[in-house]
Amino acid sequence: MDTLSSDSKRFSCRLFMKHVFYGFITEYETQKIVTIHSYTITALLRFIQIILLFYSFGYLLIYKKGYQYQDTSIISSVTLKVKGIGYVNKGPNDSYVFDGTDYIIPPSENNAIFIMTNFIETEQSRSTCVESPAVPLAFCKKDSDCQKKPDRSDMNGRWTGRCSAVSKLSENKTTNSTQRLCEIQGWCPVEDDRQKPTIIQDIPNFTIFLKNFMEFPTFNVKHKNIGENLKSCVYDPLTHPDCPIFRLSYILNEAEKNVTERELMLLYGAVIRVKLDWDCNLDRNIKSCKPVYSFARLDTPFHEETFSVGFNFRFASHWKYKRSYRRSLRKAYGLRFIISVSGKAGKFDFITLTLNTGSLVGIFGLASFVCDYILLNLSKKAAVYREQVFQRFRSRPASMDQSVLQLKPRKTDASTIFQNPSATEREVTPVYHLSESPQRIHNLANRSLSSSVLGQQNRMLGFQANLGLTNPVN
Ligand SMILES: Nc1ncnc2c1ncn2[C@@H]1O[C@H](COP(=O)(O)OP(=O)(O)OP(=O)(O)O)[C@@H](O)[C@H]1O
Repeated sequence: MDTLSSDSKRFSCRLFMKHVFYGFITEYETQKIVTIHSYTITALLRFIQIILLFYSFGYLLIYKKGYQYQDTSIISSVTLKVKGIGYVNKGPNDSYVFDGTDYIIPPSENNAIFIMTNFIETEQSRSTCVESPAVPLAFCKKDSDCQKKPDRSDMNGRWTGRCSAVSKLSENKTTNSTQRLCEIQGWCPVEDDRQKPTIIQDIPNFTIFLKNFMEFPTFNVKHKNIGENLKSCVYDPLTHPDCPIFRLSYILNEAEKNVTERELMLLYGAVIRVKLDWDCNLDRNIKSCKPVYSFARLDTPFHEETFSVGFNFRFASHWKYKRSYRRSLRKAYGLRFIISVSGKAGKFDFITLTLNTGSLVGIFGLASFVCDYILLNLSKKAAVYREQVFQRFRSRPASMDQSVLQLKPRKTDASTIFQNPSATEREVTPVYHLSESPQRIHNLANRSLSSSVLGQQNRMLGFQANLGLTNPVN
C-alpha cells in the first residue's frame, strides 16, 4: 500500500514536471483584454493608481530625487578652535585665568578636541612619602605590616617597608586624628583625588569654531562650511544658521537636556558627538549646500553609570629646580568633542532616470495586479470572470485530437485541461495509441482517469489559475 502511494506520488511529481516542461516549450500565452463594467473594482483601481502615482512619481522620483545619481563617498577635514577666557577662584582676591592654550589638551587632534573643565593639581618631587589612603593595601599598624606587601597596579610608588603616622582631617574637616599608612618611594606627595576639584568658570560662554573642508570625489566637487563674506558671528538656528562658530552652552543644551547632568558633565567630564551632515543637490549651485549640525552625548548619563563616570586623564609638566626634578601632575576632567562628517550628493543622470522610471512603471502595474486578484478570486462572480479571462486555444484541428484519442498512452503524455474552465478530473483526457487492443485501452483509460495523480495535477493547475497563470479547474 505504502509502495503504491509513494509510486503514485513519484509518478504524479514526474507528470507535473513534464506538464510544466511541455507547457513551457509548447504553450504561448498572450494578453486578452476583457472590459468589465464594475463601479467597485474601477473605483478601487483608480484609488490604488492614485496612491501609487503619488508614491512612485511624487515621493520616489521627485522627493527622493530618483532622477539623480547619488553618492555618499566624502573626503573631509575638520579643524577646531576654541576661544574664551576661563578662571579659577583660589580665594577671595585670588583667581587664576585660563585661556585656550591652558585648557585645550593636546593643542591639536584629528577630528576631536578636549576642553579641560576641572582638574586636580599636585606639585611633586621624587622622594618618599605615605601612600594614599585610597589604596586599600596602604593601612598598617607597625613596620612589619609594610614589609613583604605585594605590589599592586593602583600603587603610587614602591613600598619602603616603613609604617608612618599622618594626621587625617575628619569628613566635616573640624577634627584632626592620626592614621598609620605604609611609606612609598616615588613622586611625592601622592595625588589625593578626593580633594576639592578646581572648576574652571565661564566655560559655557566659550565658543568653538568648526572649520570643515570636504570633497565629493565622484563628482569632483569641493566645498566648505564657511560662507562667503562671513563676519564675526555666533551660531543661532534662527538668526545665524550658517555661522560655524558655536557657543558651548548651545552645544551642551543640545546634547543634554537635564540641567543636573549638564553640571555633572562640567565637573566629571563627558564625551559629545558633533555631526556635520551634508546633503548636496549638485543640479543647483554648490554654494546653496549647507551642512546640518547635530550634537549628542556619547558617554553614559551619571545617574545610570556606577563604575566609571565622565571623562578624565592625567598629564604632567616637568621641570628642574635646584638640581632636583619636579613635576605638576594634573588629573584633567573635561569635555571631549568627537567630530564626524557624513554626506550625500546627487546629480541628474539620464541612465539612473531611465532605470528608475522602468521600476516605477512596474510599481504602477501593482494596481491592476491587486484588482485582478480580487476580481478573479475574491469577488462573487469570480467563476464567471475567470471563464471570460482565461481561454485555451488549440491550433490543431479537432479531428486530430480525436485520432490521438485512439492512441496508446505514452510515458510522456501529460493530461490536458480543455477550454471548459469548470473541467473536473474526469474531463481530463490522456492520449492513447491505436496499436493497443480496445479492452486494454478501456482498462488503461479507466485506471488513468480515476488515478489521484490527475486529481493532484488538476489541483496544481487550479493553483496556477489562482495566480492568474492558466485555465482554472473548479
Ligand atoms: N572659537 C572661536 N570663536 C570666535 N571666533 C573665532 C573662533 N575661532 C576663530 N575665530 C575667528 O574666526 C576667524 C577665522 O579664524 P581663523 O582661525 O581662520 O583665523 P586666525 O586669524 O588664525 O584666528 P585667530 O588668530 O584669531 O585665532 C578669525 O577672525 C578668528 O578670530
